[in-house]
Amino acid sequence: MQKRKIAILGSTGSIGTQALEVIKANEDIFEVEVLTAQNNADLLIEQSLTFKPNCVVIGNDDLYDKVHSALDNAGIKVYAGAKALESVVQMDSIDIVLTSMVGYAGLLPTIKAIEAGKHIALANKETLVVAGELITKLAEEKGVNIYPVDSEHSAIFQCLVGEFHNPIEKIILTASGGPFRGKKREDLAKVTKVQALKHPNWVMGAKITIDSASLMNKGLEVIEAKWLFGLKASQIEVVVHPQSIIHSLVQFEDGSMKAQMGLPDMKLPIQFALGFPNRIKSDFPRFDFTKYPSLTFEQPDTETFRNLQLAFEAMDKGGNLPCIMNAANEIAVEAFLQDKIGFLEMSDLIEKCMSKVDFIQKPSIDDYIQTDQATRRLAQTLV
Ligand SMILES: NC(=O)C1=CN([C@@H]2O[C@H](COP(=O)(O)OP(=O)(O)OC[C@H]3O[C@@H](n4cnc5c(N)ncnc54)[C@H](OP(=O)(O)O)[C@@H]3O)[C@@H](O)[C@H]2O)C=CC1
Ligand SMILES: CC(=O)[C@@H](O)[C@H](O)COP(=O)(O)O
Ligand SMILES: [Mn+2]
Repeated sequence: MQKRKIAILGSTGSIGTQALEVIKANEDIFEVEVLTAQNNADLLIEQSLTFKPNCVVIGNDDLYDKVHSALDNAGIKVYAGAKALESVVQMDSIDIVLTSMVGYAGLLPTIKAIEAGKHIALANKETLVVAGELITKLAEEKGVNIYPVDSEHSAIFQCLVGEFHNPIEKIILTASGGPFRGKKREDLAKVTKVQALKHPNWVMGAKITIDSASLMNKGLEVIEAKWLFGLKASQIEVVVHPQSIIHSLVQFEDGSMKAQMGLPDMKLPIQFALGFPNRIKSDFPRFDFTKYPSLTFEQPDTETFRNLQLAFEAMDKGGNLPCIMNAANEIAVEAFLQDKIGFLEMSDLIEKCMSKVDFIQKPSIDDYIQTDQATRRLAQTLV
């Protein structure tokens, strides 16, 4: 069987490095064709010398010379800058593009990859939040599959295998509740980034970890689910499940519910997306019921954690509002991580941007780009 040739966008991050572990353990099935990073030149060089991709991209142009001089002798082509990312994803030799970079930066390379007919293993949820309608339409036109990597969406996808002809009544996305579950607004006023960066169950990049603490991650995932599975808002529920063992559930029209469960470990959803439709034998740690005598569930507190409510509003109104929300959130998270604003001020900033940036009901790709830029400009004045 021919090996699947993978392009990993964001290979130096949490998802990217775990994807390389999966590939290393399955070298008879997968091959690395492209690796990319933004600033971490040292790790990109190390990964490239190990996995010998055809080419790499370093986003930060200033690091081109360093990466080029380290990889030239190994015969690995090196490119730099955001535009290079948009070109390399179109290479004939790529079978699947794993979008594991963080934030809005995922949008344009994903569009280019789909235009070139590449299947997508999608970790970068922001792409579907910003432009879900455009992306899913384009993928359909080009016959491209979008395999979810996000654990909840992978869970739903796994529940749907063999059921694609059966309508979904609703899905239930599970949320850990993050490190501040059970806290009230007065408790949250003074929480620090160090506290917010301690996720109870998952080790992830900084941005998604803050999103989990503020429940924005669940808001982004609600919108991501709408587009991946073609759902209405009324078909998407969120339940807090602090143990993160049940990764999400689907309820069908006969009332039956299917759930996918396992220990919190992203290697499984990454492997499932890259290997679909095959389940590849693994040595990932197995779940033991006796070690988890109670799996618990509760309602999310959207009065305290307003971001989840804001995301439902953005999804309901549609147009460029999710794009506005996403850009404002990226600026808010960055400002919180730089100690420029407090934890609760993140929602204030997002809400202000959502009410002030011009609404567009049917945005084009240029409208999304303009909306993202305009929102970032406004948000910067609020930090
Ligand atoms: N981590 C997880 O378990 C999960 C993550 N996701 C999603 O996957 C995506 C990646 O998350 P995660 O791996 O945690 O993030 P990380 O911050 O750990 O990694 C981000 C990666 O993207 C690169 N990058 C950063 N900025 C840019 C840019 N402007 N252009 C191109 N590349 C860039 C980074 O390069 P460099 O290292 O050089 O800075 C790094 O390789 C996010 O969208 C997240 O929501 C979804 C589910 C689970
Ligand atoms: C691993 C993963 O998919 C993350 O998105 C995770 O779900 C974050 O957990 P919570 O947002 O539920 O805290
Ligand atoms: Mn998730």
